[in-house]
Amino acid sequence: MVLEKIQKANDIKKLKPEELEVLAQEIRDFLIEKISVTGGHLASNLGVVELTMAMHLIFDLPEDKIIWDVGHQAYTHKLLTGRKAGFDDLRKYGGMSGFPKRKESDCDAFDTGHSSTSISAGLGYVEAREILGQDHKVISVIGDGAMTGGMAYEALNNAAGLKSNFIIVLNDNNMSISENVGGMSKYLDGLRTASAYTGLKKGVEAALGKLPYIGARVTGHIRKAKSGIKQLFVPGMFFEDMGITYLGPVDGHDLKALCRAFREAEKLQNAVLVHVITTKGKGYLPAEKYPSQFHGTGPFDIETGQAKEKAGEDSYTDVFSKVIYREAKKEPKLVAITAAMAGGTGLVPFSKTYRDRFFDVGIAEEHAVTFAAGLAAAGLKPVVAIYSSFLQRAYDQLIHDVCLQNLPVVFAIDRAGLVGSDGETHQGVFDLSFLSTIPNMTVMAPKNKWELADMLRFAIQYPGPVAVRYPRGTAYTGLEEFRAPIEYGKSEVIQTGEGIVLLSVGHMMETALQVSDSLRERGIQSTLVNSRFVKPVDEKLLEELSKLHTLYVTIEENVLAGGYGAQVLAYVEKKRLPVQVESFGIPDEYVEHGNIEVLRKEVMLDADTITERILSVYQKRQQE
Ligand SMILES: Cc1ncc(C[n+]2csc(CCOP(=O)(O)OP(=O)(O)O)c2C)c(N)n1
Ligand SMILES: CC(=O)[C@@H](O)[C@H](O)COP(=O)(O)O
Ligand SMILES: [Mg+2]
Repeated sequence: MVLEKIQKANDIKKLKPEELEVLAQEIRDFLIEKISVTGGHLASNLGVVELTMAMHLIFDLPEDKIIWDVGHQAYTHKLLTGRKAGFDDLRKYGGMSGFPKRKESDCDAFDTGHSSTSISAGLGYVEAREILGQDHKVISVIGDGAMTGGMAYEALNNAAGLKSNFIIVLNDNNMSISENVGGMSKYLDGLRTASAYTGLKKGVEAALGKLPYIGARVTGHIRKAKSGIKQLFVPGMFFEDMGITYLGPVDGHDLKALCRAFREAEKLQNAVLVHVITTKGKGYLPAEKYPSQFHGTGPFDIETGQAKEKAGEDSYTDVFSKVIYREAKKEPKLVAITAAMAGGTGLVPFSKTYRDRFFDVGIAEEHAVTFAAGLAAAGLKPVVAIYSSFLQRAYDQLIHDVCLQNLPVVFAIDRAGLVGSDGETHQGVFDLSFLSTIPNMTVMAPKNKWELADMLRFAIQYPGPVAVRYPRGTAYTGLEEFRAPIEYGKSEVIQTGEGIVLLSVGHMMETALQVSDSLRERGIQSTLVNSRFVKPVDEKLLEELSKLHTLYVTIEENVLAGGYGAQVLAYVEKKRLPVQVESFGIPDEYVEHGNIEVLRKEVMLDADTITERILSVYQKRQQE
């Protein structure tokens, strides 16, 4: 096997030319086989096999720096830098990350996971190289989807004046996770069409030129006409006019053409964009046919492409999807916004039925939030469906554009809490903290599937900014009988006891119930509260409970700093309530990839660890 010859970076350069084609095929076979077992980002990776090989042939790693945008497409890069064995444990706890990680390899120049950062980071490397008197190459690889993100333009604007080499590879497969959107996507379409036109034209001219007598005259006319058409299709004018050299389009599956383009690009003393056309899912028919489905996939059957894990009960996303769809029927002013995550957030059914009220703004979370503020200011009821970690991008927009004006925007925050295999960059564990600090913001978290539906309906009617946060995965169906109407700022008491109060936030109710059962087995009947609101905290209830309890235990899947527990503690201290507060949440560190249950144990947010710690604190307190 040719792939066996690749043990470390630059080994690819030792291969014979005829081995390279074999290598590309072996890489594809390897990725399909491994990802069919572990799951992962298949389609994007299949599309960049030749592109990655070409970069590894032309550039020297780790001296030269390749920065992958989002980083979900760096699997071939991992293979070519000696990490083949890591694919058995891809995205598992303690195993290889699905994204570039500097701590994993010196060939990973920059950690990524969130979109549209690669040009900024690359430019940082370029300027540092000049200041430090180094002479390596810097290559940022950005997808057409990632090119919808504002940061990419801020960086291009900045890179335009460069007087030294900086290579930006635009990997254009005409797809984001779902279909790409917007003006840049259309513009890139134009560039592709222009090149098709040029190719076609050459063929026609050659054929006409061979005609006896009239051939030369006809081709002359066509050439004149072409100059008119050229006004419409001058390749790369957007970039060229900015001062960034445009090279392309290049066939991203033609290794020789790619190598030629990179050799040209590295000669220039300015920023140069190499426009590479690839096919998402290349070489695996199901992925080519359904690139969105195979963008991020679970284990699947290679023969059929069918998922191995059967669709089970409703996820929280499914619940959101159904509620928003139904509410839109009743409320004509309801509009929905996604930042390139229609599938992941459950907005596809809405988008099909309520086309005029659906907006996919591209990977542009900052814009999505201010756009929603504008819609709300004009009298509509916007619902922004967004992943917790991606909302981090739009913090000033939340404060300055939504909350300062107290505008009625609903934030449906999906993937809140630990998300699992995507790891550090995607864990949604900051939202409770960053949202709770903003005046006018209301923050809710449902304990189960029915409460999510009730909270969403409550939020849609609410006249100010409101966030409902819920996790990835199957919605909890326990505690169906606890369905008292949502009252603003009021928590819900699930069971009463004395001594200890368990104050649970949202989906941590399942864990809190297990803790409560374990305490009961040890003779302690605790009170169990579903917080429902993280902002405002139910202060009245906290006061009341202090009469019969001495220990408040808060449980949340959010960082401890600034979260629900911190707010409960602040109130207890402010009012000098005679209770001790023990808070359970994510410690002050980044949580890596892996199975969610395993991760909970690692961060000591599992029922056993919580119970043991409560018992030790409580017994100590009783002895005092
Ligand atoms: C800030 C942010 N928002 C959303 C995402 C989710 N996301 C990951 S990849 C992707 C599409 C990227 O498309 P493109 O850059 O064209 O890469 P391709 O998968 O097509 O190769 C999206 C929306 C993200 N990673 N970061
Ligand atoms: C790379 C990226 O950001 C997305 O593809 C993300 O992995 C999607 O996560 P979900 O699988 O939770 O939708
Ligand atoms: Mg793309």
